[in-house]
Amino acid sequence: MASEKHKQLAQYIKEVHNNLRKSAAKVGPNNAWMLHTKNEEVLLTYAKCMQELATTYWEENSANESSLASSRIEWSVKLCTDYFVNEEYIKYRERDIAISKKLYLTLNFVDLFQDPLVLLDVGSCFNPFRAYKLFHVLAVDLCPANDYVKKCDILQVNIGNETIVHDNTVIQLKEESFHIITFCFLLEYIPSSDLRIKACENAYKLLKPEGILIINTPDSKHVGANCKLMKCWQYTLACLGFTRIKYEKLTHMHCMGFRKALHKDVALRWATIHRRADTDFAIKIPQDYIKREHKFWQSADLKLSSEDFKDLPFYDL
Ligand SMILES: C[S@@+](CC[C@H](N)C(=O)[O-])C[C@H]1O[C@@H](n2cnc3c(N)ncnc32)[C@H](O)[C@@H]1O
Repeated sequence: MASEKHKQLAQYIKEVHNNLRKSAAKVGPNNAWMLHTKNEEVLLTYAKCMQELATTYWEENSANESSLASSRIEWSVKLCTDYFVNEEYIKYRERDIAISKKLYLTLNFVDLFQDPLVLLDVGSCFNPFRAYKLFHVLAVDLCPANDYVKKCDILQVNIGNETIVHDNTVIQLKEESFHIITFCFLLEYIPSSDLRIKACENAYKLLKPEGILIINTPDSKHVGANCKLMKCWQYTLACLGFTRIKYEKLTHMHCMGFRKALHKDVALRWATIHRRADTDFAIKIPQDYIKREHKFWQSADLKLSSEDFKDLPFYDL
């Protein structure tokens, strides 16, 4: 049973998400985003609420298998351990090489996996990966909740030949310099599919070849409920040059690992083969369909219910 304080924090988070979506519907996603990123008071209150919610209330329930507290972070750490430390990447590399041969692609790569693994945590809020010695973490957020996190908007950041941080603000990020990029509960915050795609495009530029992008997104429904949307995510990421290496639906979220293929065409080949008539180039979330007519909204297996996201701070349908 949630306490009053827990409910208040969750309510504030929901309101910020809701207001941003309303603003995007009114003035367009790009304008809404610009206005939102300038609203420092709201961003700071959000950061404090989110930190308290995640570190106090979600942690309290971390013994529960289905809790949000540690599962999103632990899932990511396990994936990185399997992929880098237990060298699962080798089997994906071999697969990429085999497909490249079929496509007559020339590959140019060097083995870049050495300790420490450099992890960019985007939308980090309070730096939940700091506890893990496996990583050298650069934690960034629109509005950091503490000094372990640098200020940066992944949608507007410069990408160049070196990383420049000044006064706890990221001025530029170095291209192809990260082994891992995490989007933990990030994409659904961003108010449109195009902007979410832009965040993924920037992740592609920042990752080393064979690096991984980890995406967690909340959803309390059963695995099939939003599977058409998730197929579109996979297709869209494949068009950008990523191949999916792991997918799991946990009780309250989808967890996904994508690998930056050795050549964009390798991932694109998957997208071309697996595209179906209802597969869109889009990264949409159920909230995008509220009060709108659309084929997804009308389809029997994608109906939204007010029970979606019930136990999450994103429950605002
Ligand atoms: C729901 S919180 C998730 C916090 C943390 N990753 C976790 O899993 O507990 C989403 C965070 O993403 C940040 N964020 C949203 N859009 C962003 C962007 N374009 N660039 C950087 N951070 C962003 C927000 O400020 C917020 O702190």
